[in-house]
Amino acid sequence: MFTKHDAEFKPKIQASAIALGSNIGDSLAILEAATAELAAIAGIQLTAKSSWYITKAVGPPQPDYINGCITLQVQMSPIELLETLLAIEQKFGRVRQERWGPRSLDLDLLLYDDLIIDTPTLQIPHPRMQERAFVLVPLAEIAPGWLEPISGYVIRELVKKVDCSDVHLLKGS
Ligand SMILES: Nc1ncnc2c1ncn2[C@@H]1O[C@H](COP(=O)(O)OP(=O)(O)OP(=O)(O)O)[C@@H](O)[C@H]1O
Ligand SMILES: Nc1nc2c(c(=O)[nH]1)N=C(CO)CN2
Repeated sequence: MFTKHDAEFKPKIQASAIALGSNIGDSLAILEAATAELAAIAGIQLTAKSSWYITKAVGPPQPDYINGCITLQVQMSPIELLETLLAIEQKFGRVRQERWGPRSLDLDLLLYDDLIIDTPTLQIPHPRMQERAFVLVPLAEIAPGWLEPISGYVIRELVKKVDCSDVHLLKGS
């Protein structure tokens, strides 16, 4: 019998938040297509989509990113959701070169209801989301009241703690 805190736990419907990023290729088209692809998967419902933002790369020097966040209702386990995200990254030509290096598509599983999971292959909440303005700004746009279970702060509070000067709304997105 799985408990709620097992990565294989299959819930009825759980809320999840995903961060999207791209800085290689036609990033806007890739991000829109990846969002549509996710929304079309059985067991996944898109519940909100942020604007797109142009963001200065954090980490090794590389092109600016386009970032955004979406929220989903999912009927799959955290592990299945991660595998789904990794499969879509591959489909959009994600070649795993250097960590934090440039990529055509990055899909990060930020939150899964109030779950806290820490295994070698899956950490939820995403371990670096609290320090990332390129995640917190779009997430605050669509889920300001979501409680991040490790810090105990909601997203609208977390975004006030980081420097957002390198995150700019992509007009018309
Ligand atoms: N919450 C999560 N969301 C996405 N990937 C995760 C998560 N937890 C663990 N992983 C694992 O992290 C591995 C490395 O991911 P990736 O290479 O995309 O890191 P990155 O995006 O460059 O850096 P970061 O993890 O800081 O965003 C993935 O293969 C995946 O198995
Ligand atoms: N601005 C920005 N910087 C990054 C990003 C990203 O999505 N946006 N992703 C990274 C690896 O996950 C590393 N650095």
